[in-house]
Amino acid sequence: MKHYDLVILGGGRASGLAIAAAKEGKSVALVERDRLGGTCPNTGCVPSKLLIGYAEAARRVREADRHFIKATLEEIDVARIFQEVGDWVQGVDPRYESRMEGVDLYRGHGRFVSNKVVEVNGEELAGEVIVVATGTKPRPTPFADVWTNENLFPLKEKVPRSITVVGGGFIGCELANFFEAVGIETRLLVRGETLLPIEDEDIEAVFREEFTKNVPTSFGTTVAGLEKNENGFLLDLTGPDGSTSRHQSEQVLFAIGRVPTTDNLGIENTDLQLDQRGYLVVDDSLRTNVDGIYAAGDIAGRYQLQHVASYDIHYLRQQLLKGAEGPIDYGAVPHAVFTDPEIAAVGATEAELVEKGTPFVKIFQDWKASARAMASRLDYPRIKLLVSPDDYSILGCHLVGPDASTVLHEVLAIMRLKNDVREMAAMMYIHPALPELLLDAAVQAIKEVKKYRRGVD
Ligand SMILES: Cc1cc2nc3c(=O)[nH]c(=O)nc-3n(C[C@H](O)[C@H](O)[C@H](O)COP(=O)(O)OP(=O)(O)OC[C@H]3O[C@@H](n4cnc5c(N)ncnc54)[C@H](O)[C@@H]3O)c2cc1C
Ligand SMILES: NC(=O)c1ccc[n+]([C@@H]2O[C@H](COP(=O)([O-])OP(=O)(O)OC[C@H]3O[C@@H](n4cnc5c(N)ncnc54)[C@H](O)[C@@H]3O)[C@@H](O)[C@H]2O)c1
Repeated sequence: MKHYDLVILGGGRASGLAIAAAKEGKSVALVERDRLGGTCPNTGCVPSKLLIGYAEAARRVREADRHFIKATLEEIDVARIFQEVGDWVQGVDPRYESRMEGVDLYRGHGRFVSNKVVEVNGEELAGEVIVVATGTKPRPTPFADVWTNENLFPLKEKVPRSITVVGGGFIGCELANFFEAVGIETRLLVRGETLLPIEDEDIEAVFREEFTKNVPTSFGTTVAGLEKNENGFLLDLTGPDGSTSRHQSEQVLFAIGRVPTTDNLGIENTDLQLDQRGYLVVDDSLRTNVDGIYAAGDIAGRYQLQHVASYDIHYLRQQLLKGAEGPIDYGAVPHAVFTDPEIAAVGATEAELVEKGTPFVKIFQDWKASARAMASRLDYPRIKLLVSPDDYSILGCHLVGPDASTVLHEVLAIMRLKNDVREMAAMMYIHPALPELLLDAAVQAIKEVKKYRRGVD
């Protein structure tokens, strides 16, 4: 048996911890059964965002008439797009491996054989500290041979003429948006009546109206059956009123959520505790219930976001390598959906505040305080700002419109440094840059707080 200071299961975000620990002189084993880098650069964030660039370019041409420009889109070389993005993905694993100096890399499936020992390819590795970072994987699909993000990327298969995307969450919306934009006949199937279940209701309503102008979407629809034929797939669909229909499509992509990768991890050989959904239970220092075993990233069951997984790993670097102490402080965790339109959000939704009985004032308005926003000639962009009338702190900020994820960063900085909407109103803005939309919303929110307080007094 080999003994290590640190054994890491899963070479996604946690590969950074392995490299850092080796640089600090620790003996480190990293166990990865698939591609180093994990979901984000191989089958997740990065390839799906590289695709968005092509979608945006295609839409700019198609929508040029909004600015009184006559433009014709002649051809999109989607095969070239697939190849470029696919080639980038193929390079991920070697790039990560080249950084593994001083790390013992084990390529294979890792399993606990006890609280302190992991087995890989028949070899046993004992770890003083063990970090589990095995991530999530697509929820198993009810049908064989369909795409999920895992077999879609690295985009090696031929470009389909048509595609059906199942699931109206992050992945379904982002990928359906790309396929439609580059001219693949696309249909999105959603079993509920809304898209993006975690978004604020008002923002989702704006999003749904705009998104479905481009992407044909069937709500209240489920796939009752699926048959493979010479033209791809024949789907039996059940509609909202129980009606049935058939739909032919060359490819089908399922994006119906993700499940924890704790199966076949040998959990039964340990005292590790899983929650009801199968995620590892951790405390506010990412410690599991077993001394010396930590969990980080998706597998810790709190968020499924790259920036949270990276934050976890940074935290563990400080704790395990630099002797830092204290709980992890996520502060306000933001997210964005890279679609057309784009959404970015941080903090609570209005419905969450109502449910908790938290007092708030709200601003829900367009972006026209910014001349740069007006220049886009789009009417739909909106901001919802939710502010505490007690201390002017920002409770939530939700944006739908171009570059929403970039604009939101000012709000993130304010919330992190001194969470007070008056700071957002007091700072100087470049005129007439897009973030000026935040200045106007902040000024309006301060007025609402004053009104609220007069009402209470
Ligand atoms: C299509 C898609 C798009 C996304 N886009 C975004 C985005 O735009 N922004 C964002 O913030 N997040 C996005 N995410 C989420 C993001 O990818 C994840 O939150 C992040 O990758 C989690 O990192 P992780 O290290 O916890 O897990 P992972 O990156 O999944 O890494 C886990 C690793 O563990 C390995 N592994 C699992 N079990 C074992 C085992 N038993 N033995 C050995 N190795 C094992 C796996 O092979 C994998 O390499 C997206 C996800 C998907 C699927
Ligand atoms: N931009 C980003 O940050 C980004 C992008 C992609 C993914 N992600 C992360 O990855 C996670 C997974 O993405 P996702 O889109 O797979 O999950 P999701 O949870 O966002 O959405 C899944 C959708 O599928 C539906 N669904 C579930 N089971 C179904 C079934 N049997 N039939 C039809 N519909 C069904 C759900 O109602 C939901 O609308 C996200 O929650 C997110 O955290 C983030």
